Amino acid sequence: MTTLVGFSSKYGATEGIAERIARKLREAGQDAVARPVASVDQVDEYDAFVIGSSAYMGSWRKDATEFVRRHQELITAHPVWLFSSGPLGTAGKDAQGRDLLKESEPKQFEEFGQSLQPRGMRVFFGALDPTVLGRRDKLVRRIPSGRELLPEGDFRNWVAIDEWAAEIARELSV
Ligand SMILES: Cc1cc2nc3c(=O)[nH]c(=O)nc-3n(C[C@H](O)[C@H](O)[C@H](O)COP(=O)(O)O)c2cc1C
Repeated sequence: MTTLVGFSSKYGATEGIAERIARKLREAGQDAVARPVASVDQVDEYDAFVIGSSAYMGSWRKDATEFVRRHQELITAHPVWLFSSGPLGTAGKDAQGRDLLKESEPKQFEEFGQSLQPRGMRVFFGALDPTVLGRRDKLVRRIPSGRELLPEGDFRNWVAIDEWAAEIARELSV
């Protein structure tokens, strides 16, 4: 039984999360590989799916969304989990006092929550290195409050990620 941890990552933060989940699954005795969704063509080689993308402007990246839609029938025939990497900073709440992880759910969680009936959907804090951003992303950080909403740093919560991977490994082993 092989689990695909399929990801879409623009600057590497989500790739790091996907690699970590795959490693934790392997350490727990599962066969698991992390691959960019764009490079996966033999979807029927896998028996379980953990699919994740970073969020930009409230949305998953296009290749992750299209991958799930394209392979929906096959994916739903197997155990599936979804994750998103996004919110930056150390605050657990946004300016209005709302749970930041909940507020950062990409719009695809609503669609895929219905269509895939995943066993779990999680948002993890992400990472941002302003020196590697493309021109348009740099411009977004220049708009008023852009820098405040998108602070520089690596906020990935490895404890939360490891715990989630351990939960998935437990479910896969029963
Ligand atoms: C221009 C821009 C827009 C972003 N928009 C969002 C967003 O809407 N929601 C969110 O949670 N994170 C947002 N982020 C943060 C990224 O999702 C975060 O940095 C993520 O970890 C990047 O992962 P990647 O390197 O795998 O692409 C944004 C970042 C940038 C630079």
